[in-house]
Amino acid sequence: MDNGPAPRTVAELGEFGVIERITRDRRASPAESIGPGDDAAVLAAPDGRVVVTTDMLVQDRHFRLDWSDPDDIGHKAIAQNAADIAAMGARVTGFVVALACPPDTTLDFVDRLNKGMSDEAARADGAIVGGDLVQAPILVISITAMGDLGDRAPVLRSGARPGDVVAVAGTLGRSDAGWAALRAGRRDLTDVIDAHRAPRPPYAAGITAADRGATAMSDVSDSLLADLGHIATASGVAIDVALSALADPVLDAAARELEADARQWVLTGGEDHALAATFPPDVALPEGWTTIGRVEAGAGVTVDGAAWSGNSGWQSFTV
Ligand SMILES: Nc1ncnc2c1ncn2[C@@H]1O[C@H](COP(=O)(O)OP(=O)(O)OP(=O)(O)O)[C@@H](O)[C@H]1O
Ligand SMILES: Cc1ncc(C[n+]2csc(CCOP(=O)(O)O)c2C)c(N)n1
Ligand SMILES: [Mg+2]
Ligand SMILES: [Mg+2]
Ligand SMILES: [Mg+2]
Repeated sequence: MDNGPAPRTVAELGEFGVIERITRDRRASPAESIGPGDDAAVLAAPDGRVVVTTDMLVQDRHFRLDWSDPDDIGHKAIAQNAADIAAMGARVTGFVVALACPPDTTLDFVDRLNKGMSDEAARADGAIVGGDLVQAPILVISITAMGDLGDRAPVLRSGARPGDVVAVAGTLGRSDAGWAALRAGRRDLTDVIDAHRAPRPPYAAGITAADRGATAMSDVSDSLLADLGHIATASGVAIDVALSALADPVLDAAARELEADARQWVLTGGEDHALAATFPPDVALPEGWTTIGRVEAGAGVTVDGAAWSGNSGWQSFTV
């Protein structure tokens, strides 16, 4: 019997067909868990507490289809959520993925988006256990991540104390540099463009930081200055950052090409999802962490002892 041409778009295959296609490989969920397919998922919460966070990506606000491949968008959507779990000192247990897309979205696009999400979920050691699929005029990906602290205390933004060391794990400023390269049409600057399209946060560093006694932690989503600012405010302390500790030859090379200021990227660029944390002064930093500053008495964030002039990072409602 001839069933006609194979469906090509989300509208042609239909909601339940697409869900079946997305979840086909996801039946195997972690032990004691129920994954996609029922009214809700069930996740084990081994220590009785659940860490939970949500972040969304909106087309033309967080990504552009002419700048990012579908798998990049998937990576980024999962990464920005898993980074918030890591920033609490927790490990990811599961994700639920709510996807809104236009009816003419191709199945190839959905497959590749799904592959990017699955690959990054695997990097974060978590499973995609459910979601939602609806029609919308543009793409919106809203993800909720759940995590487990084991026997650790959560690392809050409020625990930094004067005398603590400030350190980061992961790269800073490369995503902003990549965004600048894309706006300038400089597709050859692949190091920074790749970092913008698909950040790879250092999830394990969040857990090692917690185990080593980190006093406060955050991922860097808006900018180093803005996110350290949140730690400073929540902790009632001042933070001073040493610019010399933030040098990155990849950024310097991109800055030469784009006639830009690498310092601006590193201090005020968002979307790298590096981890920034404070540690007591007598602690040996875990592998992957680099000292970039110090916690002091007072308020606010300074760079080499002075206020940073100019903008301090992304704000959703100003542009
Ligand atoms: N609409 C909302 N309702 C309730 N709480 C919210 C809402 N939006 C944000 N929050 C809470 O406010 C806090 C700060 O949110 P924010 O989104 O800035 O954090 P983030 O996810 O670490 O940063 P980013 O969104 O840049 O990745 C979080 O605890 C978040 O759960
Ligand atoms: C098309 C396009 N325009 C602008 C940007 C830059 N950008 C978007 S969100 C964000 C920080 C986190 O914000 P939020 O708090 O909304 O997650 C930044 C720096 C981009 N990536 N793509
Ligand atoms: Mg958020
Ligand atoms: Mg976030
Ligand atoms: Mg965060």
